[in-house]
Amino acid sequence: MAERAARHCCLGWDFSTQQVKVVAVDAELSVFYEDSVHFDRDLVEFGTQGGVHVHKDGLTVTSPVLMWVQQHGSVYWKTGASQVLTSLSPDLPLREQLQACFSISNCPVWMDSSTAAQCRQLEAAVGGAQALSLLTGSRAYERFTGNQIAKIYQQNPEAYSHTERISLVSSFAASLFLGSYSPVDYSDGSGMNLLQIQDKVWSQACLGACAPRLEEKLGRPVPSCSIVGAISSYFVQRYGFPPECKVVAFTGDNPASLAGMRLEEGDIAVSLGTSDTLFLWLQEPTPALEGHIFCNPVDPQHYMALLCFKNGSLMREKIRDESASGSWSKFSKALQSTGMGNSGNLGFYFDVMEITPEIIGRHRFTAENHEVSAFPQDVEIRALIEGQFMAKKIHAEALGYRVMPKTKILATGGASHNRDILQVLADVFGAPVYVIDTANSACVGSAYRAFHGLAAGTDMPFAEIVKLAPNPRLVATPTPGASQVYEALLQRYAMLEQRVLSQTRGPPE
Ligand SMILES: Nc1ncnc2c1ncn2[C@@H]1O[C@H](COP(=O)(O)OP(=O)(O)O)[C@@H](O)[C@H]1O
Ligand SMILES: O=C(CO)[C@@H](O)[C@H](O)COP(=O)(O)O
Repeated sequence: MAERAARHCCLGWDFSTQQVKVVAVDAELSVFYEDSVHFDRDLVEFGTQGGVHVHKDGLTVTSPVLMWVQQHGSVYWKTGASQVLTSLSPDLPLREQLQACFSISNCPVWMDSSTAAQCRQLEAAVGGAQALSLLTGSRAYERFTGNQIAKIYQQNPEAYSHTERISLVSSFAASLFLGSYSPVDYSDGSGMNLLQIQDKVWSQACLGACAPRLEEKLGRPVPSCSIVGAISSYFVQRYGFPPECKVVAFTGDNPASLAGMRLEEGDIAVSLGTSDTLFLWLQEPTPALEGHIFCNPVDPQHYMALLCFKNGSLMREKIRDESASGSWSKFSKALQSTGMGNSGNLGFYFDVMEITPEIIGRHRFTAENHEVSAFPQDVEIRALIEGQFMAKKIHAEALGYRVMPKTKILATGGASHNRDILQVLADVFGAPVYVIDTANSACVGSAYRAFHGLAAGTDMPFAEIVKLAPNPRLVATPTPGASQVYEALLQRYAMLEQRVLSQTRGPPE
């Protein structure tokens, strides 16, 4: 116990959709402790499913602020909350003391798609979608915080006017550890449609289009490796944190995963968590109408590209329950018993409105491109997984990404435990798939970033900080013949995606 107490370490936290996770990493970069609190299972009193509440309109998705949630969520601190935060009593739990501190108790999270009107208003205010993308790295996205704030301001102006501070989930969590408001970091701040990603300042045009007096409620953004302060006396007295412990700015889960996986140029990271996300390291920003460009969390001169797919693990779980009696091992057997290319059968599975592309519903096609309403169970499972990965390859290529001979795919997130799923990933992309020792790359990356933040004054590059970290492990290589099978199938998938998209949107006006 005494030895554990003396161990110099950094904690990495991941406030994700379904749970809060933590890892402790020592000075040799070994992970020596992991834990989590699962919202549905461990905090049943909040009544969440998959960590969230989906409202009747099917578009609004929130989480109780007192439980807590996920990045691109936003927290609305009520006037006077700062006072409470700085004078917390170590004898009482946070939940009890903070319950009156929020002007909004059910906060929009990243799955929310209810702000289409605010998105159109923001794009119009800055000269269109492309102009907004050039400025902030993304066209207007429903889940991004600027649009969420605009909706709160329009629908609940009283709550907005009683808000003294708006945090992202990342800066909110850091604020709890600090005992005062933490600034937003550049990288998570890039997911708001409010930050000018090249100049790293709030865009006055975007702030003005979303809500009045917003700049003062957001505070100034800071570099991701900034030390934002010392741990609050609440955590020292109640939980025994050493008083000299520092808090490094918190960031989003994907920027943190980029750090955790030590991504190199040319590699692609695939996170298979609640959401499926792809991300790449970029030297130069190349904003487009699809996907996002974020400030890089470990190198202030560089950027990262990100694509987010909403129908990830929860969709896989549904098909597992319907077609594999709720068992991942039966799900895997179905992948093993069906061949690459699924005899030409191909499917789209979007039970909730997808982000990339904006499609909802299930659509299944035979080898002759006839739409059918069902597939046999094994075919259904392969169609889901092949479809999910084909979509990722097609949309990554639309962002300019190309698989090269030295490309590594780095997989993380809950579904990266499943080798059969990763085999399909290797086959569809035609590249080897690697994993790091823990699927919790966002947590590990947060701890690595903390070491980087502590050394930041020394100008030490991130790569130098993490050079002792274990190398990723090879788990799947492409099956011979895979590229021939998927070359043709990818073209059909792209063509059918366009067909489904035009059916969903209706004919052009
Ligand atoms: N063996 C498995 N095969 C496929 N998916 C899995 C497996 N084990 C866990 N998962 C998926 O991992 C998901 C959780 O991933 P995780 O990265 O922990 O999510 P988050 O960080 O968003 O809370 C679960 O919803 C589950 O569907
Ligand atoms: O919205 C995004 C990325 O833009 C998602 O990546 C969310 O951040 C969800 O993360 P997980 O809970 O799936 O880790």
